[in-house]
Amino acid sequence: MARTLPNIILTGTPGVGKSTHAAELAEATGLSLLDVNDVIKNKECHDGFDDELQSWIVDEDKLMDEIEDDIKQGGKIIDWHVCDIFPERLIDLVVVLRTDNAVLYDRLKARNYNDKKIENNMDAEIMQVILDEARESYNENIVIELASNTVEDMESNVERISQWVQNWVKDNKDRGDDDDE
Ligand SMILES: Nc1ncnc2c1ncn2[C@@H]1O[C@H](COP(=O)(O)OP(=O)(O)O)[C@@H](O)[C@H]1O
Repeated sequence: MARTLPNIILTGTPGVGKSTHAAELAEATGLSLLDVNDVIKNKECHDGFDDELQSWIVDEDKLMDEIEDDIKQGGKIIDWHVCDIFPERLIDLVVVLRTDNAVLYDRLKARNYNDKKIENNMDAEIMQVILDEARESYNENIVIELASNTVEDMESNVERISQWVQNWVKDNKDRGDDDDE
């Protein structure tokens, strides 16, 4: 069944602003939030907690079993730092948020992450690991990179993505109408 609303992945290194953007975007567009971290915890899609890395050891198969039907319905904002496990056919836009080093460091420090976790995440951001994963996993036309350093960045990102959602809905409706003729 064709989706009438698009699915958007909001991804990027922890601390870049995914969940903040996701909440604002949900409010602006009416799309629903799919907070993958919540699903992992609440539905126990993990094999325990890695104390050293201070993160869940995710069971990706179980996670996909939990969320795939939801994503198939469309209209989801998927917030997670991993972007390459979702089937390409279900995803319409991949937004990779990026944050300058000094700003990201302060945000991670404010979260009381330990030094190792801060270092891992800073390295990942500097090496643009998630951007590369997104570009390898999806058609380059649907992957966009947006700066998330300031509140103004966030506001303009949310406005831009909301506009994209409106256009997507209109284009899909026009296509559906053409098919009906
Ligand atoms: N563009 C931004 N401008 C200012 N502060 C931001 C921005 N994006 C995120 N933040 C702040 O940084 C912290 C981490 O944001 P969060 O959305 O939780 O990141 P993520 O979901 O990517 O881990 C929060 O305190 C949030 O308010």
